[in-house]
Amino acid sequence: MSSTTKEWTLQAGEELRVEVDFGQSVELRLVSGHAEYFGAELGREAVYTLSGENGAVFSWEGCTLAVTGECASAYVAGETPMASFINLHVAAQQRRAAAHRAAEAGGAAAGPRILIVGPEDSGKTSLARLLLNYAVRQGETPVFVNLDPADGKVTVPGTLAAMAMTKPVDIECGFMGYAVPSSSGLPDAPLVWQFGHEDPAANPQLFNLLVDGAAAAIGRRMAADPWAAASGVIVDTRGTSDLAQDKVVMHAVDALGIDIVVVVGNERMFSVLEKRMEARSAGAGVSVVKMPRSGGVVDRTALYKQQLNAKAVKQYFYGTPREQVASFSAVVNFDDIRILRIGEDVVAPSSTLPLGEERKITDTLVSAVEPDESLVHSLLAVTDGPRRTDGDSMAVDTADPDGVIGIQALGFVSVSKVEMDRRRLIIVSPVPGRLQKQVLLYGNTKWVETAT
Ligand SMILES: Nc1ncnc2c1ncn2[C@@H]1O[C@H](COP(=O)(O)OP(=O)(O)OP(=O)(O)O)[C@@H](O)[C@H]1O
Repeated sequence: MSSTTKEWTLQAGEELRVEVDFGQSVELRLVSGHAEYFGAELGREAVYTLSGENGAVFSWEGCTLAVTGECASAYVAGETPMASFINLHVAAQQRRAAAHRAAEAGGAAAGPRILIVGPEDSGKTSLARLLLNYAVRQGETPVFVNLDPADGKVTVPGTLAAMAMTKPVDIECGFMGYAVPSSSGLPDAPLVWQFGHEDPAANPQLFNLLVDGAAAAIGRRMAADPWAAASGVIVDTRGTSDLAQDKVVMHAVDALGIDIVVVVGNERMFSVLEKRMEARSAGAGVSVVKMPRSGGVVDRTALYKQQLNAKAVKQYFYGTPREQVASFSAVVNFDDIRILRIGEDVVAPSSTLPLGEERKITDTLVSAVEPDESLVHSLLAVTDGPRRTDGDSMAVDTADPDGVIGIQALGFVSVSKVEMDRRRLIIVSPVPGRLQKQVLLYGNTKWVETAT
């Protein structure tokens, strides 16, 4: 089937907004001029393939683009919030320059630590991506922290991640470009924690503990690398509509030493947050700034987000069409592994508890999961947690004797089959080799592998 190619000319300060459905793919090529995709520069004549994606190619100076294939929508917009975004970047860059100078003079290198909040689909991730790309293009190595477990931005949904950015975010596969599982051990491989839910409100106590773990890991990296410390941190969060009730954002601000909170696209949320910051003595030094929501940001349906997550998990296991990853099927005996769950399976969100009632310790209770059919399609985090010695009982008591809370996920496996009669699991793993006496962390997120 022949695909049509259309050329688009962008004037300085314009962007081409494209929506490409799942199952469709569109090729994007920069013919002349300069252009960027969420801050990552397009190479001249390089071909970028987009599928199941909404985004914008922006040009500061004007350019010509060739688009081949079927877009669900494509249009040029002249009104963008890029001037506000670049001002924020310039302010952050000035802070970085000062921090580098301080580090050279033997002082502490404290770069900007920015946390981005806002309603769902307000453009938080896009802004984080843009700021990170601009920083990287100027030679910085900021740390990106993903505190939005709703999507599989970095590995799979249900996780939190921290990664040192040493190259721009990949135009075709986003942050996932850093997460090739077999590259674990490389300096820019992300640190990932299994949270196991898509909403922090499902277990805020555990979420906050994981944020503490991420903060400690970042602190270690920054202590060892003053350049990274001066480059700072950019944190993306889960979309929220009610910051006044939120139990995790303020914790993250404190734990990660945030000094700039950016509220995207919501005046009310901005004013609530400003008041909350003013009310805390520890809030001294935290500035709250607001950024407009871009007119290009797309409101995505729940179904669309499900498809996006399915695409992300598939990419985790099999890579992208450009960079394929081999995944392996393996047999694992029940007795050779230990699957642990942190927190109760079904936990009502705090907001549904009677007024004044606090969540209970069960939120951080560690229990063994006895494999059964319900494990099919589960995404289990492989950890290097303590291995089971022969004769161990599967029973685990409640006080986290194995120290699995806050343990990093080395990678993920997907359960494709449970054979109860043979007491074994069939799993798909992006890393070859046997799982031997290893602790796996259970998560509520499921992935059904499909042919497409
Ligand atoms: N200027 C733009 N033009 C076209 N699409 C855009 C633009 N900015 C963002 N988008 C798209 O809009 C969608 C929502 O943006 P984004 O993911 O940044 O929002 P978010 O607030 O992080 O969402 P969530 O709350 O779900 O995490 C994404 O598909 C993104 O690629």
